[in-house]
Amino acid sequence: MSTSSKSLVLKHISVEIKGQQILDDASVELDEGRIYTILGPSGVGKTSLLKVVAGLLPFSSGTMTLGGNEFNPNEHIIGLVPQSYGLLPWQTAFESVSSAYKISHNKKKLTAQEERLLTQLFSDMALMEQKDKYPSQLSGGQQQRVSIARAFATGGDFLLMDEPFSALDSLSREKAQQLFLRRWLKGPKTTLFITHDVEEAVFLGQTILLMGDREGITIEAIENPVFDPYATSLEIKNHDDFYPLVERLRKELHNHDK
Ligand SMILES: Nc1ncnc2c1ncn2[C@@H]1O[C@H](COP(=O)(O)OP(=O)(O)OP(=O)(O)O)[C@@H](O)[C@H]1O
Repeated sequence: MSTSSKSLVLKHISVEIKGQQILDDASVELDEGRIYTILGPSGVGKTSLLKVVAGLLPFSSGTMTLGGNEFNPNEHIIGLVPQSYGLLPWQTAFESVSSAYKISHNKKKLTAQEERLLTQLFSDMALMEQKDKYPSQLSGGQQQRVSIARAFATGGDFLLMDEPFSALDSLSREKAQQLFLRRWLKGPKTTLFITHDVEEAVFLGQTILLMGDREGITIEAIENPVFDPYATSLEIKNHDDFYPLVERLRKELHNHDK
C-alpha cells in the first residue's frame, strides 16, 4: 500500500486504564480519504482504537502522526457517529445538524448558502420529511441517518463510526449503508467504521482491518477487491469474489476468537 502524504499512522499504541492493558502495541496506517472497516472479536479493542484517534482516550506509549507530523486529535474536527445515535431530545433533526455545523465552524447563525448546503445534506440522507421532527418522532434508522448527517456537517477530514447500523433492521441498514456511501462520495473522508457484520465490512470497506490479539494487537489490512461505492448491495453480493472473501473473513475471525 502506498503511503499518501496525509496518512494517519499509529505506531505501537498502548493504552492502560487503572493498570489494565486496554490496547497493547497496536499499529496501523490509514491513507487519506479511504474507508476502513474494522472487524475483530468482542473486547479486542476496536472502540478503544477509535477513541484514541478521536482523542477521547489517551495512550500510554506509541506515536500517532499525520503526514509525518505529530497528530493531536484536539486540533482537528472529527465527525463521530456512535452506536446510540446521540441525539438530544429537545432538538429537531435540523437543529441537531445545524448546531453541530455552527459549533465546528464557530458560527452563531447560518448564511442562506449554508442553510442550502445543510438542506442538501438532508436530501442526500433521505430525511427531507423528517427535518423538523424530534428524536422521539423518528424511527431508529432515521435517527441514525440524522446522526450521520451531523457527522458530515461538522466537516473535518475524519469520520469515526462505531457500529452505527447495528440496531437497524436489515432493510433500514441497507438503505443507511447506501446513503452513507453516496454522501461519502461527494467528499471522501478518511473513515474508520467498526462493525460486527462481515458482509457490511465487505460492502463498505475499501480496506478491511481485521483485529486480533496475539501477544499484542495485530491489525491485518485486507484490500477489498469488491468495493464499489457506485454499486448496490445486490450487485456487490453477486460479485464472484464477494462470498469467498466473506468466508475467509469469518474463518479468520473465528480463529482470532479462540
Ligand atoms: N473504561 C474502561 N475501563 C476498563 N476497561 C475498559 C474500559 N474500556 C474498555 N475496557 C476494556 O478494554 C478492552 C477493549 O474494549 P473495547 O470496547 O475497545 O473492545 P471492542 O473490540 O470494541 O469490543 P466490542 O466488540 O465488544 O464492542 C475490553 O477488555 C474492555 O473490557
